[in-house]
Order: sequence, then structure tokens, then C-alpha cells
Amino acid sequence: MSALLEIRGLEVAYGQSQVLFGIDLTLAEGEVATLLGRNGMGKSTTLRALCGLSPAPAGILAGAIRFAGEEIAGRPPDRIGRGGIALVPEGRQIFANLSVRENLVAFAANRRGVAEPWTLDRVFELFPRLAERQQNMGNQLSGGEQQMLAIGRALMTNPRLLILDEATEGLAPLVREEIWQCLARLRAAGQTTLVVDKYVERLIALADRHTIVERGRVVWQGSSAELDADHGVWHRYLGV
Ligand SMILES: Nc1ncnc2c1ncn2[C@@H]1O[C@H](COP(=O)(O)OP(=O)(O)OP(=O)(O)O)[C@@H](O)[C@H]1O
Repeated sequence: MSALLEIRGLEVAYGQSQVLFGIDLTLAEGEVATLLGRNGMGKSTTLRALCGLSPAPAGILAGAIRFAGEEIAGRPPDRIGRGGIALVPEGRQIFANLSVRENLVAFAANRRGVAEPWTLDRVFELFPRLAERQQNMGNQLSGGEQQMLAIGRALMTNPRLLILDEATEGLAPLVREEIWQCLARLRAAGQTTLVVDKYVERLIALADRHTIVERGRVVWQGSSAELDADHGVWHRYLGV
């Protein structure tokens, strides 16, 4: 499989403070990959750089981000979004004053001409809870419902690459389970996905490959089988 996404030597700074020192990550079409690491190690910064959300003015210091054969590092976020990358951000960031339905249609698009694009009905089938709440405003939803909405909203752009930052953070166990099941269904449907979360066992079951970062550097990369077999890696780099 050829790479859909290829990050090479990515270095990012916040002002004078460099926090990424050469991140490498490759993702093939249809694969699910994770970015793992303790708090503050550079996961969100990597995802944000990928989506064009690096802080100005320094931002990306070095490195290449190739997506679908094009160099996208430094492009503005709306252009990267139109190119087929959708981010479900940490904290969801749904529109509080729009209804569930309005949130979902706000950025709906099918720029690649996908044969069976995401529709409201398909999102409601994936998350029946959202169908029940479709007239409710964003600020009337539980954390789990907000996360479902954030995922649904990203899917409505028919992304080639779906990115989730802290996919299940702050959610109750049963709701977390719903999110994992949703991601497994998306995977079965061929959705290429990059996910950040801390539940290593669930991620091993879900994903193909894993990249662990520590202080802005890649310290381990491997398959789910390799990560499953080496709990020393979990203890050393993930503190679990
Ligand atoms: N806006 C910012 N300005 C300055 N430094 C920042 C900013 N955001 C993050 N950092 C720093 O960059 C480093 C990497 O942070 P990042 O958020 O990428 O880590 P993370 O692995 O996603 O962790 P977390 O799970 O806590 O979000 C940390 O040292 C953090 O303090």
C-alpha cells in the first residue's frame, strides 16, 4: 500500500520553545494508527501541525508533511480540511448555539465525489443517540453526545483521513465503549484514521500501528502485535 500520509522530520516550536524534534509517521490508506505518549510529549502539537494549526509566527521549523501526494506543511487549515483531513479536536469544540442537526450540516461536503457520502441518516445510524437529540443545542449535550457529534461532524466532510485527539477523554466507561465501537465500525468501512488516546489495550485492538513520542521525539514504532507483546514499552513510555 502506498502512504496516504507521510510525516518526516517534523520540528515545531511555540515561539522560542521548540517542542517537536523530528517526528516521523507514515499511514497507508485504510489503516488505523495511533500516536501515544504521556501528557505534554507532543501528540496534540503533531496533530495540530498536520491540520495547519501550528502557532504563528515560528510554527513549523523543519520537516515535510505529504498527504495524498502533496506537500501540505504550512498550508492554512481550511485548505488542509478541503484536501480531506478532518480533526476531532481535544475538547470537541462543537457549536454551542447550533442544534445537533445544524452542527452536522454546517461543513458537510463531498469534494472527492465519494460514491456513498455521509448523510444525516448515516450519522444517526452510527450514533442513534444523536438522532434522538437532533433538535437539541450543542450546549445541551452530555460529554459523550458532544464527542459523537464532533465525530459525526467530521465524517460529514467525507474525510480521507480522520484524526481524533483524546478520543475518549473525560467520558464514562460505557460511553467510551460506544466510541470504540464506532471507530471499529469506521475501520471496517475502510476509514483511514489517526487517533490519540491513553487506553492502550483498546487501541491495540483497534489500530494497526503505533507511534510513541517522548519529549517531541519518536521513541518507539511498531504493530499492535509488537506493542501487545512488550509491556515494558507501556511502562517505560506510557506509565501504565
Ligand atoms: N500554546 C502553547 N504554547 C506554549 N507551549 C505549548 C503550547 N501548547 C503546548 N505546549 C507545550 O508543548 C509541549 C507538547 O504539548 P502537547 O499538547 O503537544 O502534548 P500532548 O502529548 O498532546 O499532551 P496532552 O495530552 O497533555 O495534550 C508541552 O511541553 C506543552 O507544554
